[in-house]
Amino acid sequence: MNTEKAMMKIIKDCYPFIEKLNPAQKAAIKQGYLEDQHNYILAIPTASGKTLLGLMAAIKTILEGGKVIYTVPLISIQNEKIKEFKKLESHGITVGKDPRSSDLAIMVFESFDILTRFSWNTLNEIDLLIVDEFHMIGEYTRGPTIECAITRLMSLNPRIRIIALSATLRNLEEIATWLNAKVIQHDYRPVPLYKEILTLEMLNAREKNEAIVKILQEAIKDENQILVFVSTRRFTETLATFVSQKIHKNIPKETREIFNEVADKILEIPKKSGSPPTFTCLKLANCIKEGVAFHHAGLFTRQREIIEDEFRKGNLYMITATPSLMYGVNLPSQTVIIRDYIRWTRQGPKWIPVFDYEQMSGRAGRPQYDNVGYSYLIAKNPEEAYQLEEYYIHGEIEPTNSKLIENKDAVYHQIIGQVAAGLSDNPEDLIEFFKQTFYGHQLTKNPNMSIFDDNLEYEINSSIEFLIKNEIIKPTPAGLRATPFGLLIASSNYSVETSIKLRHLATEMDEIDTYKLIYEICKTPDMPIISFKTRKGKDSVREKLQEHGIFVMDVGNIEATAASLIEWINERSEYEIENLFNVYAASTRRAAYEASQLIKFFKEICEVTGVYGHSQKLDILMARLYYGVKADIIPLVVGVKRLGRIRARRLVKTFGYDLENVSEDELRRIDGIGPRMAAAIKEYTKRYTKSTF
Ligand SMILES: Nc1ncnc2c1ncn2[C@@H]1O[C@H](COP(=O)(O)OP(=O)(O)OP(=O)(O)O)[C@@H](O)[C@H]1O
Repeated sequence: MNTEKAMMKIIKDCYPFIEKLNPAQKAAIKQGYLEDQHNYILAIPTASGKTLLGLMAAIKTILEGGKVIYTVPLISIQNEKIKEFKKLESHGITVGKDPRSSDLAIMVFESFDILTRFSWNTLNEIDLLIVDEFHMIGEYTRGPTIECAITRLMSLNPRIRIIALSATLRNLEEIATWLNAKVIQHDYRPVPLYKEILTLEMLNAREKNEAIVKILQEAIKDENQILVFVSTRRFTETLATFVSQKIHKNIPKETREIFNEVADKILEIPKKSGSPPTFTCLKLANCIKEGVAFHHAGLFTRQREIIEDEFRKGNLYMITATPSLMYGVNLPSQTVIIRDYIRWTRQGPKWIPVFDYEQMSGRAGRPQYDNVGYSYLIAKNPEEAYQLEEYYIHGEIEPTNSKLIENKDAVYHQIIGQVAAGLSDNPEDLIEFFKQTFYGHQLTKNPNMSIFDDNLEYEINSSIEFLIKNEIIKPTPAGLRATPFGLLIASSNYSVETSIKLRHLATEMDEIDTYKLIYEICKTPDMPIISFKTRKGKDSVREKLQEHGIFVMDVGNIEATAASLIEWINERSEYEIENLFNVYAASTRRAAYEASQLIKFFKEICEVTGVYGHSQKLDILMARLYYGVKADIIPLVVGVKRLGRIRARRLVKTFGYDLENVSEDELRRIDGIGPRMAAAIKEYTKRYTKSTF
């Protein structure tokens, strides 16, 4: 059987619900993208089956003895694709994150970028690269990463075929020329989309939130759901609360039972981690009892998954979300409302790009359920309705431009990467590399941008100067080389600004002051913050910092994060932290984890900078942040997997530090310790004498 037939057989087996290919998929196959070895950009609307097209090419390549990398912008998409593609393993295709041990490796952009800099042997084994959400090449943070990784790939290994899966782009031909790719563009959507502008008058509403309630009441009658995009986390919560109060009365009994079950699942999460629910959890559960959920990055990951799964099952009426939901999470809804189309930028309030509007609207219409999808904007009056209609319905999406030169840190990282990898060792080589990027292509090929040509040289030369001045790269008789500090930065994803701040700290700090170091870490741009919910709580943050000799004038989210982490390593729960400082404490664990990784990076910087003597204190601080514990129970939480800080503290409070003579029966009397955990603790005590504490 030829590989195309064998591939189709595998697809049929893994996707039994797909009876026939849709028009976009047929057009792609008809154009021969499976046969020839050319690069391709497949530009098809959201949720219209691009993944399947990528997968078909991947399977065919693997059946022909090749290896494939499938690269995605976000870890959440990576996890989703690995879960979806795992079923291929029943056909002997290994799927995983590591290209060395997988026929089909799913990697995030950053990991793929590092692969192109340091792992050429692995790269040489690859035959096909699939770039999912390729339109993000125009995005400020991740765009330069994938743009430069592809540039390196095309120069290091032009044999590797590239298939880019993209939303529809305005300047597709320009990008295709850079990528040396053929274009398959199709406007097929599995569910036709009606994009409309409604006015408050039409809905007989005084303001937008009231209009949203009316649209929802209609949707409930038709057993449909609504997804509402707003611009901030707080707006998702205030809108969800407002709507849930308005529809409280007209929820049938059996529906309310379903909502209550979903609310219980949400409250189960903090319970499992042994801490009472945070205010945000309680607020979320109360909204869900009325069928309305809010969704934003400040929630626990597990909470977001529950909301997404239950919405897909039809067990929620409505989700209010920030645009982060737009990327990657496959969560369509029959109706999408984009309530906030104004974003606050440094230049003041601006209408969101048409491209973003298209991405959010594209979520309307569920392939398996709806025969039509609706996307609404709500205008205050007919004049605004006319403007919105002109701009969004009849307007064109913006061209996708490279953000490489705008993102200074990306330029630094790429220069360091090129020099560290030995790919460029002089300014001319580096300028040539940047000319090969999409930015360079736009500069040279676009007549009205050629005036910026010397701008590129200026940018690269000034960046090289900056990196030499900061001893990240250095000139040698053999050309530019990365210093040990530069090599450290090149293999990390941390920004150059963070690296320089931490090196300055390493050389300035005589003694390690745990709390001051936490505050310094929180001030670095790579540290995710724990944000205030409202302006309240500032005094308690200021007092907490003062307790540890940190005196600040302005108290912002950075200070709130430092105070929260100080509480965290003193074994406070997210609930206590949230109430003490009035912050979104659900992100405490993630912030604590990232802080522990930054301390690890700081320790490495100390070593390459020749600052010794802090290792043990830094190891202790890393563990305290990672586990959320005081120093005395670090050996216990590290030594007994999954014991956790709550149960470890209970053990020590009950039996003291010496557990050697405590029997398994006595251990099992501790709340939360069953036979397996008791055995694991005994196993651990055999390995450790009491002197460890
Ligand atoms: N021919 C088809 N018939 C029915 N369902 C399909 C078909 N092709 C793909 N699907 C399903 O439609 C859903 C959306 O497909 P897919 O995720 O590939 O779209 P996409 O264009 O990659 O979306 P996104 O832009 O969000 O990445 C998936 O559940 C997929 O399995």
